[in-house]
Amino acid sequence: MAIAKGMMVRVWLGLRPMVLATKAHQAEVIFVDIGFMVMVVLFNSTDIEEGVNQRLDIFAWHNSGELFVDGHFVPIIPCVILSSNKHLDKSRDYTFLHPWLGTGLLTSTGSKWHSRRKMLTPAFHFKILEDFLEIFNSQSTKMVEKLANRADSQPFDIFPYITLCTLDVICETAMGVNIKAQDNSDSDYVKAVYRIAALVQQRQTRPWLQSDLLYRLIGSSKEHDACLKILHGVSYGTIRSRRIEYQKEKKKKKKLAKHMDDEVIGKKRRLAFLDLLLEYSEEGRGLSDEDIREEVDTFMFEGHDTTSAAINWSLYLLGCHPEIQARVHEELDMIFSSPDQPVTMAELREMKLTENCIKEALRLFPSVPFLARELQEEAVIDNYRIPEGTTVMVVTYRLHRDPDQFPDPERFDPDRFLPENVSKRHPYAYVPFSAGPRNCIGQKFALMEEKILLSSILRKYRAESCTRREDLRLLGELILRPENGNTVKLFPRV
Ligand code: HEM
Repeated sequence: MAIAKGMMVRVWLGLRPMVLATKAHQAEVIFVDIGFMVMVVLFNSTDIEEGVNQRLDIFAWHNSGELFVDGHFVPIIPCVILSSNKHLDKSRDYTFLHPWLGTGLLTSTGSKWHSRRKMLTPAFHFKILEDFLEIFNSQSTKMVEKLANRADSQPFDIFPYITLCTLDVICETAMGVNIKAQDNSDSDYVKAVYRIAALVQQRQTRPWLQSDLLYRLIGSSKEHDACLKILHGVSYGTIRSRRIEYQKEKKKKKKLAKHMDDEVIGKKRRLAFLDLLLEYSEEGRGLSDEDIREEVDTFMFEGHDTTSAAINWSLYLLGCHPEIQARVHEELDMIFSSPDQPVTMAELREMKLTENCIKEALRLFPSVPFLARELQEEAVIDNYRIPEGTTVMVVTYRLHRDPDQFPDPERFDPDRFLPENVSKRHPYAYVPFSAGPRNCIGQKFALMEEKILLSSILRKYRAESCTRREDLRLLGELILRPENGNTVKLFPRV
C-alpha cells in the first residue's frame, strides 16, 4: 500500500514546528500554521495503527512539491533506511553546507563518498586516536584552569567555556594548529565558525532564502561570503604550510633513514588528520588541496559543536541529579590518584558510569536531533511503499523517547546503558551517531574527548544546574542546544 491518505496540517511558529493538537488514532491531526509555511501532511492513520502497534508512528507530508516521511517513534524507519547500502544520499537541506564544506565526507554521495570513506576510515584508528590524548588532556587542563575563576558558587553560563575548548581540540587534531580559541574567543576565525553555522541554519529554515538569486538579493550572502573567505583562507593556508613542512621532513627522513631508525632520528611527530590526508595525496591517491580542504572543514564543522553540546548536556543532567553526580565523583576518585593526573587509555576504559551518563545524555538530548535522507529508489517500510525522491527523516530526539524501548523515557538513568539492559533493546532504538554505512566516523574520537573533558571538570568541581527541566528551552538548530546556554554553579571539591 502507498502512504498518503487522510490529512494533517502542520504549522510552524517562527522557526519551530508547534504541535497544537494531535488526535492519535484518528484520520486527522491538526496543526496550525502561524508562520510562512503551511504544510499539508498526508497519512493513513488506520493503516498505521494496524501496522505499527496502534500508534501514530509514520508521518508523511508535502512541502514545496517535496514529499517528506518521518519515523515518529519506532526504530523500524532507521532500521530500514540507515542500515541500507542504497539509501545513502543526504537530503536537500545539506546543500546549504556545500559552499563551506564542499562535498566532503558528510555531504558527498555515490562513488566519491565511497572512496573517501574508505580512505578516511584508517585515520580514526584506535592507534591514531591514542596519539590525540595529549591534546585532549592539555586543552581540558586549560579549560579547567579558566573555570577556576568561576568556581565561586555563583551562576554562570559554562557553555562557551566548553565550546571554545572543543574548538581548540578540533583545530589541533584536524589541522595540527593551536588557534588558542580559549585565550582569544574574539579571533576572526572563531567568530566566522560560529557565524557561518548560524547563517546555514537560517537558510535551511527560510524557504525564501533558498534560491541563490534571492539569497544574494535579500539574504546575508555578503556576510556568508566574508565568513567563507576567512575560513577557507585559514584551511588553505594551513594545508600549504603543512605540505611544505611535510615535504621537508620527508626529505630529511629519507637522508637519515638510510642509517638510522626512528628513535635515533628523534621523537616521532604527532600527525593531525590533515597530515594523513597530505600523506595520501603525496602517495598519489589523487587528493588536491581542495579535496583536503573539504575534509578538514568537514571535521571542523562536525567535530566540535557536536561534542560541546554533548558535554554540556551531560553536565546539565548531572547538575540536575546530585545523587548520580555523587556516583560519578566516586568512580573518578577511585580511578584517579589526583585531579591533575592526565587521562590515558586505561583510565578511559575504567570510566564506565561516566560513559553511561554521556550515552544517556545523548539519548535525551542528541547533539544531532534529526537526520534526513533522500531516497534514490522506492523503500518499503512496514508494508508502506515510500516512493523514490521522498525525504525520510529520522528524528532521533523523538525516537530515543520510545516508551517501549526506554520505559519512563524522560527519566535520566545511566543504568539503561548497562550491557544487560542494552541487549534487551532494538538495535536501532538508539542512534545518536546515526547507524549503518553512513554512521558517524568520529564517534570513538567524540566519546574519548567527552569523557576526558567531562571528567576533568568533575574531578575538580561539583556542578549544580540552575535551570529546572520544566523551564528548559531547546534550540533545535544544526545542533541541539539549550536556548539560554547552560547556567551552572560550580563548587571546588577540595
Ligand atoms: C557527540 C559527538 C558527535 C555526534 C553526536 C555526531 C553525530 C553524527 C551523526 C548523527 C552523523 C550522521 C549525519 C547524517 O547522516 O546526516 C555524523 C556523521 C559524521 N560525523 Fe559525527 N558526531 C559527533 C562527533 C564527530 C566528530 C568528533 C567528528 C570528527 C572528528 C565527526 C565527523 C563526522 C563525519 C565526517 C560524518 C559524516 C560521515 C559519513 O557520511 O560518512 N563527528 N555524526
